[in-house]
Amino acid sequence: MFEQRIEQHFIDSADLKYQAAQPLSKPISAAAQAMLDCVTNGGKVLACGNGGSAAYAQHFAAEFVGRFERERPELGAIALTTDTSILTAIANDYDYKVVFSKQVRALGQAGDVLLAISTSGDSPNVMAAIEAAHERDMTVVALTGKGGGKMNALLRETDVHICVPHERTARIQEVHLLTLHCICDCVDHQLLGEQENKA
Ligand SMILES: O=C(CO)[C@@H](O)[C@H](O)[C@H](O)[C@H](O)COP(=O)(O)O
Ligand SMILES: [Zn+2]
Repeated sequence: MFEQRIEQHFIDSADLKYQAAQPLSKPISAAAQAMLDCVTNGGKVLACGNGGSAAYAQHFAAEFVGRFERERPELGAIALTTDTSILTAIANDYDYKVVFSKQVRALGQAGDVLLAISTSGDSPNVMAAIEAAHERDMTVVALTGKGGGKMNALLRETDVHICVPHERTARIQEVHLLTLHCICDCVDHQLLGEQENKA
């Protein structure tokens, strides 16, 4: 019944991944290097986003703090999307726009990295988090799509912008997840060396 629609989703997702592999490999590599520099100097990654991107912030933090594919020392990462008391208090007492930026000001230190995830590049609370990260002398790794939206104007030369060349939210998110797994793999590879071939 739905088979044709479903097959089209698979084809469209695979097509975008083929097209984006070459242009995104450079910024993804730069993001991995920025995070390596951060964690090897005792820093941490603060991650934020809304909806599906909030889930990705948590997914990424789990792979840094826990593990990705191989055993390695724990790496510092905190998703700013998980503490409902903090989120509800800030949204209730101030504005939803500042739910992440206040946490960045509270927890962020020079040398830390902000992982800012927004498919549109326009979410006000993620934009405010980027401004707060700059105040704290943090590097920003931004994952966006749709041309990068308003975040283009906020990001600095020293930041890393990974902008998925597509307009559809679901497709962009699919590449964002692949991107996060690439970053984890590059970090593990740098820390642990070549993976042993398993028979
Ligand atoms: O996962 C999805 C849609 O696929 C949604 O939950 C989506 O993440 C939400 O609508 C977000 O609020 C969109 O925000 P953004 O990606 O534009 O920053
Ligand atoms: Zn989704």
